[in-house]
Order: sequence, then C-alpha cells, then structure tokens
Amino acid sequence: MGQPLEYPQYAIMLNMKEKRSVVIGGGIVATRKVKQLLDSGAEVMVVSPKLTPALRRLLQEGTICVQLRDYDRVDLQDAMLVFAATDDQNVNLQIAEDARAIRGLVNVAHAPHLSDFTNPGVLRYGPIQINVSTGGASPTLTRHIVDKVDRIIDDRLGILAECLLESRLAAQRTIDDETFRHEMLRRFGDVCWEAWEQEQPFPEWETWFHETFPLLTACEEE
Ligand SMILES: C[C@@]1(CC(=O)O)c2cc3[nH]c(cc4nc(cc5[nH]c(cc(n2)[C@H]1CCC(=O)O)[C@@](C)(CC(=O)O)[C@@H]5CCC(=O)O)C(CC(=O)O)=C4CCC(=O)O)c(CCC(=O)O)c3CC(=O)O
Ligand SMILES: NC(=O)C1=CN([C@@H]2O[C@H](COP(=O)(O)OP(=O)(O)OC[C@H]3O[C@@H](n4cnc5c(N)ncnc54)[C@H](O)[C@@H]3O)[C@@H](O)[C@H]2O)C=CC1
Repeated sequence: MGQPLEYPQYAIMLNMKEKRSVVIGGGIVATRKVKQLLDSGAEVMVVSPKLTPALRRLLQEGTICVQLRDYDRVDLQDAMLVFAATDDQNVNLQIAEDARAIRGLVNVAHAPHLSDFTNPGVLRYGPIQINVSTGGASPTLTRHIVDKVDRIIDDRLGILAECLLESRLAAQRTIDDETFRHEMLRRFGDVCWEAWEQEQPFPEWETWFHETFPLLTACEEE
C-alpha cells in the first residue's frame, strides 16, 4: 500500500522505441502498462501463467512476446524497465529486488514507495504531452485532474505545436544570428499562444516575419 514519498519524483520523458520492457503479470494492471508501452514503441515481454483477452490478442498478432508461466529472475535479462504487476505482493517484492540487482528500473504495482518510477495520468495533443502525478497519493484524484485539464486544452493546441515546430525549423534554416532567431521565435510563440487563447486563426511564420520586419525582408530581396 501507498506511503508518502521521501522526495518528489524526478520528471523525465523516455524514448522507448525498440527498448526492452518486461511486464510480470497478465491481469488488468499489466494490460494497461503493456498498451502504454506499445504506444511508445517499446519491445514488450509479458510473463504470466494467465492473460487477459486483450493480451492474448496481442500475443496472437505477434505484437508482444509471452512466457506463459510463473516469474523467474532470468526474465529480467536486458530489460530497461520492469513492471512487477502480479497480484502476489511477495512475488512483486522479489521482482523489485532482482531488478535492482541487474540495475533495471522497476515499477511495483502495489507499492509506489518501493518503485523506481510510477506512471502518471497522460494527456496527448499532437506532440504535446501533459503528465499528471499525485506522487502515488491517489490515482482517482489523478484521473479527475486529467479530466479537468482535458476540458481546458483542445486539439488545436496540438496543431499549434506542430506549426511552431515547422516555424522553428524554417527559422533555423534562414536566420543565422542565434540571439535574433531566439528572440523572433519567442515573439512568434507568444503571438501564437495569444491566438490560441483568443480562439483566433494562427499566424503563419513567413507572413508574420515579413510583416514584422518588412525592411529586413526588402534588403534580403535586393
Ligand atoms: C503509484 C501508481 C503506480 C503505477 O502504476 O505507476 C499507482 C498505484 C496504485 N493504483 C491503485 C489503484 C487504482 N489505479 C487506478 C488508475 C490509474 N493508476 C495510475 C497510476 C498509478 N497507480 C501510479 C501513481 C499515479 C499518481 O501518482 O498519481 C494511472 C493514473 C496511470 C496508469 O496506471 O498508467 C491510472 C489512471 C488510468 C486512467 O486514467 O484510465 C485506479 C482507478 C481506475 O482504475 O479507474 C485505481 C482504483 C481507485 C484508487 O485506488 O484510487 C492502487 C491501489 C490498489 C489496491 O488498493 O489494491 C495502487 C497501489 C497503491 O497506491 O498502493
Ligand atoms: N498500479 C495500479 O494502477 C494498480 C495496482 N493495483 C495492484 O496491482 C495488483 C495487480 O492487479 P490486477 O492486474 O488488477 O490483478 P489481476 O488479478 O487482474 O492479475 C494478476 C495477474 O498476476 C499473475 N500472476 C500471479 N502470480 C504470478 C507469478 N508468480 N508470476 C507471473 N504472474 C503472476 C496472474 O496470472 C494474473 O494474470 C493488485 O493486486 C494491486 O495490488 C491494483 C489496481 C491498480
């Protein structure tokens, strides 16, 4: 069961593409973890004598590897992330100990205070990801916060993030002076943010830049 954490958790965004994760357990919690890992491009192995229908389907499709038996410490070989998600607390604790011996990072489903990492509630809008954590205090509270944030943010903000990425790439190609480029991107980002808040159309980078610096553009064209 949960206990207060000694320190706030360190926030990090992991690129899981082709990285190996092992999920021990084949129940409801394990299924949720597997889906989230697959969404992030991870390679997933599940170890459990029983599987939910969703996990069975993923096995049949060849999307995950499965050892259809009880956990054994060899299962942790080469795993970057380990999920101890069985309904047997002693097995979960043994997995945590074994994972630490091989320096893997472990999530213990029944004990946030014994976990190296926990999963936050996640909201995605295009490239934007908003993560919510209560430090293990209350997953129900996490879900309410997620729902509330989702009522404030919309998909247009995801589209804006994609447009801003394009404008940054364009600016990196065309403006050599770093200080000036950063200042321009900051100003353009502020203008776009305002447009999102006011529910106005987003300005286009080239047009905005040329309108803001007509003289500069005229010099360039000469
Ligand atoms: C520490 C953490 C570890 C981790 O899993 O990483 C953890 C641990 C535990 N969860 C428990 C219970 C529930 N978990 C959920 C749901 C979610 N749990 C998630 C994360 C986390 N859960 C991490 C901390 C997050 C934070 O810090 O805020 C979410 C946000 C994301 C995710 O799982 O990916 C996901 C939202 C899914 C969605 O939005 O759909 C529900 C609600 C539901 O299912 O609807 C319930 C039942 C109601 C309740 O208890 O509130 C129990 C008690 C078990 C028992 O009593 O036996 C423990 C163990 C303990 O606390 O001791
Ligand atoms: N982190 C979270 O969000 C939550 C955590 N929990 C905790 O997670 C535990 C698991 O919850 P559920 O998935 O709902 O349980 P579940 O009963 O659906 O699944 C348990 C799974 O563990 C497997 N298992 C049991 N012993 C095993 C072993 N020795 N080796 C490999 N697999 C083994 C079973 O075959 C089964 O597939 C709960 O007991 C609870 O403590 C519960 C709810 C949410």
